[in-house]
Amino acid sequence: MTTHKLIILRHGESEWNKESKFCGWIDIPLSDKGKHEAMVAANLLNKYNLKPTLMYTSKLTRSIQTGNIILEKIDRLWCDTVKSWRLNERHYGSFQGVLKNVIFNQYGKEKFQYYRRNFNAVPPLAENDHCIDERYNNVDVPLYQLPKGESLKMVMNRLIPFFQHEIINQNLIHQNKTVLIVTHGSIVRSLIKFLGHISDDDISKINVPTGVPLVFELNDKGELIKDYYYLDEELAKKGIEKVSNEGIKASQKL
Ligand SMILES: O=C(O)[C@@H](CO)OP(=O)(O)O
Repeated sequence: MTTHKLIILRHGESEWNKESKFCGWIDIPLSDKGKHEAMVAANLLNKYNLKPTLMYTSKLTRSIQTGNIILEKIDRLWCDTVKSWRLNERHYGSFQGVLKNVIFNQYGKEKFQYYRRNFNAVPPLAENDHCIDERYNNVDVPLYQLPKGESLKMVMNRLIPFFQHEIINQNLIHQNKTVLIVTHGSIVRSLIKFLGHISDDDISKINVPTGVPLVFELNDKGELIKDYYYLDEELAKKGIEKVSNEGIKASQKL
């Protein structure tokens, strides 16, 4: 039986990760540190001889930039690429653009964590659709069906059928492509939950660092044959801690 390696990556640090603002579907570019993280990720792919032949990104600049930096650095700019809104970050509704510590202070620690990490928590919906622009004109759903605020459960509903059918079955397994997915924190958490059969409660404890590649080894049925792993566990550990503390430390200093 063949082992299919799927490489998944959260984009490098964005300008709003740096400022600790909720970002969601707002199109914010990488910070300088984020660009550097993408280079480090590329070096890790080289080190472990991982050679993507197909890259997926979201429709958002921070994921596309990260992917392009990686492909250039590993001399594979020729790689086929697909951009899909289904790989966009969770839509954070009216929290988008607001500092995390402002929401923390408004709702308190428990509710803040609930909104960030509970599987079913839907943030207050966005009142306008200012992050929807022409990039979404020809997507596979009418514009009015695009989200205005999502729980992780809603993210999985728009993501998993596409992931399973197109990425796993068609490309990774039937065409035996080496797939790199460059996407966002909530998408990586959704894929960890789906592939690892993680419960709704347990997924709330999982955070994903920026810019550290994860590898999932799957069999011909698309099942995990061992636990997923980060290509640099130490780096991942530091990044995970940073993400889990976002909004909290700054608020406690206020
Ligand atoms: O702002 C966001 O869109 C996400 C990811 O950066 O934040 P969080 O980790 O709080 O879900």
